[in-house]
Amino acid sequence: MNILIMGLGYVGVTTGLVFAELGWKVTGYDPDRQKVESLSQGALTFYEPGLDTLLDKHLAAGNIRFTAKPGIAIRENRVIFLCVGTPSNEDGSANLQYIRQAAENIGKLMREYKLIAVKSTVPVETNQKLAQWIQAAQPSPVSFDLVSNPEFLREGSALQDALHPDRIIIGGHNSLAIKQMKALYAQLNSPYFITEPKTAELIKYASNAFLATKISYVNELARLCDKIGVNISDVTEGMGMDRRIGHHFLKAGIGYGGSCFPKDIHALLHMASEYETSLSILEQVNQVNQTQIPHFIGIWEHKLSSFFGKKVAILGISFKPETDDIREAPSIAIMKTLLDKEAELKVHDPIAKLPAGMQSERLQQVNTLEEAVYGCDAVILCSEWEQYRAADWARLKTLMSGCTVFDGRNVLDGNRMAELGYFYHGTGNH
Ligand SMILES: NC(=O)c1ccc[n+]([C@@H]2O[C@H](COP(=O)([O-])OP(=O)(O)OC[C@H]3O[C@@H](n4cnc5c(N)ncnc54)[C@H](O)[C@@H]3O)[C@@H](O)[C@H]2O)c1
Ligand SMILES: O=c1ccn([C@@H]2O[C@H](COP(=O)(O)OP(=O)(O)O[C@H]3O[C@H](CO)[C@@H](O)[C@H](O)[C@H]3O)[C@@H](O)[C@H]2O)c(=O)[nH]1
Repeated sequence: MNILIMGLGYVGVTTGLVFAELGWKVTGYDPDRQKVESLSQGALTFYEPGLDTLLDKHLAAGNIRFTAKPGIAIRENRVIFLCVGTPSNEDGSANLQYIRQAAENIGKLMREYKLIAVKSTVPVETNQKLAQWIQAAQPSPVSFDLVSNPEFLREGSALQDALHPDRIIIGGHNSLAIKQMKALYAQLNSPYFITEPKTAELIKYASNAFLATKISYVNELARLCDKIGVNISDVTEGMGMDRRIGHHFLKAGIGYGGSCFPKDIHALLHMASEYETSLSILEQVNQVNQTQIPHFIGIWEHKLSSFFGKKVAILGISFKPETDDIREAPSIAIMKTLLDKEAELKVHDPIAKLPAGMQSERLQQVNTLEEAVYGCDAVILCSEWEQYRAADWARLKTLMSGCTVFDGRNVLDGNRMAELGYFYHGTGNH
């Protein structure tokens, strides 16, 4: 079966390369010509470990190609994966304009049967709407099947996650279409959960919301830990030893960011209100996350007396390590607030770049960790890149003017930092 991937972002490119690796012929379509040109020349348009090698390999073998022309791409491929973005509308609901455009393109241009799988994260009942949009765009009726096949990969480990998924969720009504979907993934040896489309759609939101709930729970608990003088990392280590709880997603910090958790939680809350019900726990999860940064800025400001005129090094711009993605990154909100408070910022990230519009005389991105900390009064660590964990903090101290380190991800060893003479503050470790 030939596969068309519509939407060449983090999910689309990873999915396309994984299917090429599994032996299928893949075409990637995106209306963004620059992306298509770059990918066709073997250059990824974002950073994601391991994908560059696979891109070179499958371009050279002719297993994958990229195009900005939907017509031939839709006609030549029997299976279509929708991987377009579903960003937030102003009211928090999911914006389905790209999904709709893709559906209308498919309807307009298909000439024979298609199996269409939705990987984008979409609200319940979107599969139904998609079917209507496709049918309405068809010049004459042609049959197709639609399945929901949500994606669970994480940025920074996208390739490994997509090659070894914990589960493959397929929501569909037609058993033949489900059989074809299973055939596409057969080599992965992952368990399937087959269900109806709206259940599959909800599983995706419910999973992200549950993970975010764990994080906000721990972050709120960390505030209590600060007050009573115990270390949140010790608390979560002890909690996680209970196999019913586990250690995952219990890291306290400055809050969750990225292109998924914030938008998907807003979309799920909006969905609940549309169905005239409420998800009160999730409202609190969102509330805790939104107050994390003001909460910490208040503490840091108190420790430094004021940010006015202070030189601060910001380490890690991306919303998490091993990605260049800065969508909803806590670092951005932190930088904006500190600029309002008239601090002077030097920013470092191993890969991610500050948006051009944000650079100014008081906010500059530098190339090395040494340049970032040179002459600074304080360091704020916003994402836990290994480079920061492994840095020679004894040497860095000799470059700083002050000796304060705010560790927003609890990655440095507080005792060791204190031995080195730092005034060290993690999150929830008093
Ligand atoms: N990023 C993740 O880690 C992740 C993981 C799981 C699920 N998801 C979900 O997958 C979807 C895609 O996320 P992403 O991060 O890859 O998005 P992205 O913004 O990186 O990429 C989306 C791509 O779709 C393209 N596009 C827009 N309209 C199109 C159209 N009509 N036809 C074809 N392509 C079109 C855009 O040009 C862009 O290249 C979202 O719904 C997201 O919630 C994302
Ligand atoms: O214990 C933890 C774990 C994560 N985070 C933060 O949570 C955010 C999200 O992290 P992560 O889930 O690792 O990254 P994403 O790439 O956003 O992946 C999430 O969102 C994707 C898009 O829907 C899903 O596919 C994934 O399963 C889901 O983990 C980041 O800001 C992390 O710093 C914490 O603060 N504490």
